[in-house]
Amino acid sequence: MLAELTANAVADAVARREHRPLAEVEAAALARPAALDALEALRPAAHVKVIAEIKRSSPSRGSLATIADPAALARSYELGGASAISVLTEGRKFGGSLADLETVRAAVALPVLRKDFIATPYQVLEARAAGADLVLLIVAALDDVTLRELFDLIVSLGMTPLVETHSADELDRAAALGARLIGVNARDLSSFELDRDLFGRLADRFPEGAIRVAESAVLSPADVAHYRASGADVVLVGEALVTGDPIANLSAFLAV
Ligand SMILES: O=C(O)c1ccccc1NCC(=O)[C@H](O)[C@H](O)COP(=O)(O)O
Repeated sequence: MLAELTANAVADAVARREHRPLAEVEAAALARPAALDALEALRPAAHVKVIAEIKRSSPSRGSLATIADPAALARSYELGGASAISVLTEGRKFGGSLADLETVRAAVALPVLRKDFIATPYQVLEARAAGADLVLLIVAALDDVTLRELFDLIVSLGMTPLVETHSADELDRAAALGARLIGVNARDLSSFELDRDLFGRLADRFPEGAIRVAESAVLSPADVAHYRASGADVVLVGEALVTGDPIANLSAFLAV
């Protein structure tokens, strides 16, 4: 599934490139105001921080929420105390788009993450051109050479890579990159199985000074407390926020 999602995302980017050549996207990326400092926004604190996600649907859960006005949802997230906003820009399975990202960028003052299946420099340039401050890199989807190339490009454009892992080996590959923002996704992106204890089993393996992000499977304050007790600085939450009251849920999560 992960390989298919990535291949489709790359194919869609190749199709966009037909209409918007790389040089044009690069010029738009370089013309953007500087990216916001996501490492500062997500710096470990006395309380857990939340990256709140704009997510309409997913392969594992199907349709979750219509989200006709992503800007309004993003403003609710900002009001509710989120530290950053994740925008799923994949269109086929998640119902997202780069237009969503641009809309959210214009609506809030928080760092914005492009959450997609990124495997080419063109997609990274698109992210910056749309106003992203962070870009997701999924270690399981990339070989080491591509991972290094994309990581360095993201950093050179002033953005922050969020490097996502799902095993000890992937965490070591993230550490070898020099990643300072590392996620452990509880969701196996091939089988969709959820393992909330994976973060705790890997917590000791994070490199010194890295910000630790627990991704997926937060449905209640108890889930946030579980991740926090296991060492998470940040939780990334989608489903619970798009299907419930975002402000009330955020405030309950931040009170943990
Ligand atoms: O959510 C899925 O079904 C999914 C399937 C395959 C690849 C990625 C997928 N989701 C991306 C994410 O990692 C989550 O959207 C994110 O961590 C939030 O998860 P949740 O709070 O459980 O919605």
